Amino acid sequence: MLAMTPPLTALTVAAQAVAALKWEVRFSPKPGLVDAQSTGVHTDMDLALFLKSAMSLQPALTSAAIASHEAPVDLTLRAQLGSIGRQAEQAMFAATNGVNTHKGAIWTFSLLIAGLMGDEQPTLTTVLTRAQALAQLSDPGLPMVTAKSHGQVVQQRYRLPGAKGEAQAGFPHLRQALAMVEANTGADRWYRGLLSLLATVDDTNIVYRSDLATLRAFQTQAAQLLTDPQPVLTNPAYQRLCQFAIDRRISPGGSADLFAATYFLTQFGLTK
Ligand SMILES: CC(C)(COP(=O)(O)OP(=O)(O)OC[C@H]1O[C@@H](n2cnc3c(N)ncnc32)[C@H](O)[C@@H]1O)[C@@H](O)C(=O)NCCC(=O)NCCS
Ligand SMILES: Nc1ncnc2c1ncn2[C@@H]1O[C@H](COP(=O)(O)OP(=O)(O)OP(=O)(O)O)[C@@H](O)[C@H]1O
Repeated sequence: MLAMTPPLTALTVAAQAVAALKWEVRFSPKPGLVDAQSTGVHTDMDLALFLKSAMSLQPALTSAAIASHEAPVDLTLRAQLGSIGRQAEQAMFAATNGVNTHKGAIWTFSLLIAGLMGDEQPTLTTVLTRAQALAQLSDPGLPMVTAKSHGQVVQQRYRLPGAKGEAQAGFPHLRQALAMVEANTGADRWYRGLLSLLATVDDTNIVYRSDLATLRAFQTQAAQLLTDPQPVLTNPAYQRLCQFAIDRRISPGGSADLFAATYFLTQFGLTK
């Protein structure tokens, strides 16, 4: 149940989303990803670019919140969110000079914001169910694009459902990460939340940059770390996981988006 008594405002929700994206990129160290200590496996982006990108999303995310405020889940809302999502992508590319920093995050956060704005007292279940229902609708305004996205290439080659599949399934990995954060204490709970995502998300970003075997090897190492009771940050196996990501050019961008989303939902007291 929501901790705050006043109804959520579009501005607050969008500001919290941007804050969550900034929190995620600053969270360090993370395997292969851009953070406050390194640019991970990336050469065309850094912390400053991610912060700029996150801020560029605020107007579109506010529009997504306004459009979905107590609105029914239907094709009208889906079309509005699709159009706003494309505006958000344009704002992101303008802010980053054409670098893809938050494409997956725009998708995930738009849907979660639409879920949150559905009623005055959202619960985790109402938020995720509404987000899922919207993700299952086809966007009536989707432009004809002939070039395949990286996610679509992976989807075709390996049958991995990617960002779309995660949302259409009701964000099961996000739910699992929230439960992991809830079950742990101190800073370690966020590392364990992150690891729960790294261990289970079939991240198309990883597979596109390498292959399925690399994804599976990475997931296995992350899962093994979760079975170890010692704090993640000081566990040498975590440093090995970060090194493995560098050696194999692994960038778990989908997990990063879901990690930011996990933090976002906890800011509204939505953990179960
Ligand atoms: C749904 C999206 C992300 C499609 O992604 P697609 O799978 O085609 O691949 P693409 O290469 O464009 O994006 C991949 C990104 O998704 C994220 N991702 C990858 N795997 C996963 C996963 N398993 N779970 C969650 N996110 C993931 C990563 O950030 C990755 O970089 C998006 O491009 C899209 O359709 N945008 C439209 C905007 C829209 O409709 N917005 C309104 C929301 S209702
Ligand atoms: N800290 C981070 N938070 C969120 N996403 C991150 C982070 N660090 C890296 N990424 C991910 O890196 C992805 C970009 O990786 P990559 O360069 O492979 O992107 P691409 O657009 O798929 O490919 P290319 O740049 O080669 O066209 C972003 O979409 C993003 O998901």
